[in-house]
Amino acid sequence: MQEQVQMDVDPQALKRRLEELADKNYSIGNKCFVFPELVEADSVIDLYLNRSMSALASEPDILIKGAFNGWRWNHFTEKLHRSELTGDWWCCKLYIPKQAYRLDFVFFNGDTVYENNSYNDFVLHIESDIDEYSFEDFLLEEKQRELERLAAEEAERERQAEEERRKEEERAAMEADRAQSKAEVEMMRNKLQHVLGLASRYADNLWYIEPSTYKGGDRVRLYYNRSSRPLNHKNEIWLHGGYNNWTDGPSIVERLVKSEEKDGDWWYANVTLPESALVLDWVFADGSPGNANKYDNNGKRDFHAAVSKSISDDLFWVEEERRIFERLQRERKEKEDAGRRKAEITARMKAEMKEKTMREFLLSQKHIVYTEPLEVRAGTTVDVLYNPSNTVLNGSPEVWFRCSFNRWTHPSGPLPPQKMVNEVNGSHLQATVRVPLDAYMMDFVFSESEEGGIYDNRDGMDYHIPVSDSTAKEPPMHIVHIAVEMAPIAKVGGLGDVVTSLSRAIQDLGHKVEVIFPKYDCLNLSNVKDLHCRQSFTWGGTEIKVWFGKVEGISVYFLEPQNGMFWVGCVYGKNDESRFGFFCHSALEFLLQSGSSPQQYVHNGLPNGRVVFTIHNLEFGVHHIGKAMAHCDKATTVSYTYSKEVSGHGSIAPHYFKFHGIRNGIDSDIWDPYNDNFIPVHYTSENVVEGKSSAKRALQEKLGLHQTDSPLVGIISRLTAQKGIHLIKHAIYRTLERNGQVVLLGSAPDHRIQGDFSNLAAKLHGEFDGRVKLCLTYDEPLSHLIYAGADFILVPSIFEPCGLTQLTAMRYGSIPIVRKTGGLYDTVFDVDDDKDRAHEQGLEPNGFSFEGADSNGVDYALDRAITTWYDARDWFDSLCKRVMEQDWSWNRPALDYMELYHSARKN
Ligand SMILES: Nc1ncnc2c1ncn2[C@@H]1O[C@H](COP(=O)(O)OP(=O)(O)O[C@H]2O[C@H](CO)[C@@H](O)[C@H](O)[C@H]2O)[C@@H](O)[C@H]1O
Repeated sequence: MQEQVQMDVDPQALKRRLEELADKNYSIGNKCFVFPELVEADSVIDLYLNRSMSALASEPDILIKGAFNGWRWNHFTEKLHRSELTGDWWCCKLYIPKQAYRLDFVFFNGDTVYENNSYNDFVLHIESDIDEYSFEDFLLEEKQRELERLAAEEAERERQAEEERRKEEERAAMEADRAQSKAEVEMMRNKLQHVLGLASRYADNLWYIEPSTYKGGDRVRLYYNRSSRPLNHKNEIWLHGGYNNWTDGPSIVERLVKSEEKDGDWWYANVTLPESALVLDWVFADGSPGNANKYDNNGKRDFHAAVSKSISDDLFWVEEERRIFERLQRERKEKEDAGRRKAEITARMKAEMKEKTMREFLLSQKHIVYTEPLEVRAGTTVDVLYNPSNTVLNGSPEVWFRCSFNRWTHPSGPLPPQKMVNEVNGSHLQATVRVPLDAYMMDFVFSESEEGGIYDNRDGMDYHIPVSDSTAKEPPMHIVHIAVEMAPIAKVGGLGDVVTSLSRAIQDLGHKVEVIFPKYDCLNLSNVKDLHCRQSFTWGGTEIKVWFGKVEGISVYFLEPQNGMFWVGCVYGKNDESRFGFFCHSALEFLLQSGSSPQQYVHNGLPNGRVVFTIHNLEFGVHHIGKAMAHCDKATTVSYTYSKEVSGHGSIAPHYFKFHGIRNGIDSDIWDPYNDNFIPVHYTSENVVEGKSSAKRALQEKLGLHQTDSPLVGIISRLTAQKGIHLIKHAIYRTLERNGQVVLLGSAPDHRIQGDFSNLAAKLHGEFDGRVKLCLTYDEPLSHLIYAGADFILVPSIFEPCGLTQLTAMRYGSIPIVRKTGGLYDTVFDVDDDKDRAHEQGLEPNGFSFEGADSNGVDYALDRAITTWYDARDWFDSLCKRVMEQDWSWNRPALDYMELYHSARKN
């Protein structure tokens, strides 16, 4: 060892060795060599090229161009210099990084002449802990680090911009506070001027102060002559006082005592004058505040005593302004802090709900397939456990597991099929998979043999399990909704809610979502941000202007045909079939012209788009629905049960194979009792009883109902035959019979129905005054207060594709009472009858429901609901808490939509 070190540092010895090496290589025809000969990672080497042996023999400049690990990493170019060795040897030093296992290089003259080892390039093996496979991981990690670095930089930029914004806001707020304190002082000054005009230092034979000169901060004695005043015969005399024209309200309260020394009917109290008092204000009374009946308020003018100032007038007002400014600042800070705390709590609750729902999602297929561990992380190994007995592979002697990643797009391709083995101590079949670091999704299907044969591919959807901590991100999908209702700019019913909230949910998952919408003249434009006209195109014999704006954070393109098609003052009701037919075509035309690609337009040369068509209600637009069903790639409707109910319909049956039911969700930001400005007390499931009872009181007060603690049934609905009008009417009477209260909010597009309800309202308001209120309008704020203030929300629909009101009810801790149809059946589980069905969904029962579309049916559910309210209030309260904790947002259905979009793309 000793010898070696000495040799290394001895320049002569080193030179000799290099000369030997050069000779050796020259003699065997090697154009280049390195020193040391054994190249180790994380070391520096010398690399030599014999110029005259190379293709660069006559070149003045020699450069090396190289990279590591098969030209994959750390590309470099270096200049060589002529070495001191004998012969035409050129040399440079190179650092070999730690993660290198091979060096690839060529030489060139800095321009186009190359020495590339006869097109094979030069390759040098490096002694290293890294091999081809671990290098893949390293690259991914490096990419991840790079992404993290970029993300951190971006976050820092955002933080700084945010900081700037915050400072700017702070400055503006401070300015506003300053202006306000100035204005307040000005106002006080004026008012005080007036009061000072009234003030004196005594009033003959009525009141005076001892000592006769006093200033702010002094303790003085105030005398009052009771005789001949309104309090003449009263035994108690009190002073209710304040200062500077009652600035802080009645802040001084003293009981007067009778003076033994003074002649006459003199009473007195000792009073400390506030430091900043310019004038003392008071009245006399026969009791303390709240207990007084009789006052002497000096003929409504109050009493005012001028106080000498201890400081100059100007200084006093400067001080006063500072005091007000500080108070405003303090109040603003407190409000901001409270807002921040609240936002944090809201975000935490939202994240917890999402996580819980994700777990449930992963567990929901447990009877068929699940993973161990349940949550799959990139770079780990997981077991996939499969129970074929519930699938098409039931009874198959072998099951083969076929897996890939990132929706079958992972660069390493699908893994080789793996024969599944019996799980140790369990009933499932098992396969083990290593999940790469850059996987964000695990995809698999099962087959009966290695070659394939029968597949279980989940009805063409395949199995997909999200992977966390991936170094790669799912590429965003571009989704365009073509819709004719959108909350809050043009909402008629639930369709409007869904267009907005589904778009927001999918956008939150990282995808690009846009809406194409008619530019109605009745749009609520105050909810459109940055609206501007972008372009126009001609179609269908008219110019169509394209406007762009943001609605609830979603990009919306508004189409405005200049033939006035949407200038009819309403969303529906005027020639709808032809207006909306025109709209659909012009929307597709717009997509075509702007470079996107819906499938109907495939023949026009844009084959990439896929069309998913959603039926929100088969009652409307049947003529177009048939055509849409035929042309779309996938079709959906808004609940599983409704999809079954309409399966036999003429426009659906032929296309049933591509028809799916995905239930709607509600937007948990828009409907949030913890952040709702239309209700008096904000609440979560933790204080649901308190929150709801104050909302109930506010609702009763607003609608003129008795402020009694009675069961309150709410109904919020478009009034159409679909919604079970006769059942609604029956339920109103039944609830009143049982001493409950009823609030109905609804309006009817049909004038006869609207008229009918107006008559009913007049009759009920007369007969059951203070116990029932029918509000026959559309009123969004009132709907919030009803969701919060009602005990029950009744939805007795004859059919219901999904229904949102029962979901919103639960978000506000109200108990749904529904008819078992469509989406109502899928989301409400009767506390008595549906325990098992609820448990299969991983839920607890959450409401009351009934089957028949007659009064007996309604009574069956309504009676049990009201009885529970009267007889088991604690249990009822716990039910309110329970329904609030269920997740009826888009968390789950948004994932189902994404699955569907992906499967449409595979077509
Ligand atoms: N007078 C009033 N004032 C204020 N707000 C009122 C109101 N009347 C109704 N609303 C609101 O309108 C919405 C109604 O939505 P629903 O989904 O329950 O029924 P709708 O039949 O309109 O929707 C159709 O489309 C949706 C969306 O797919 C399906 O859920 C449903 O089954 C289908 O019939 C709720 O947000 C409700 O609060």
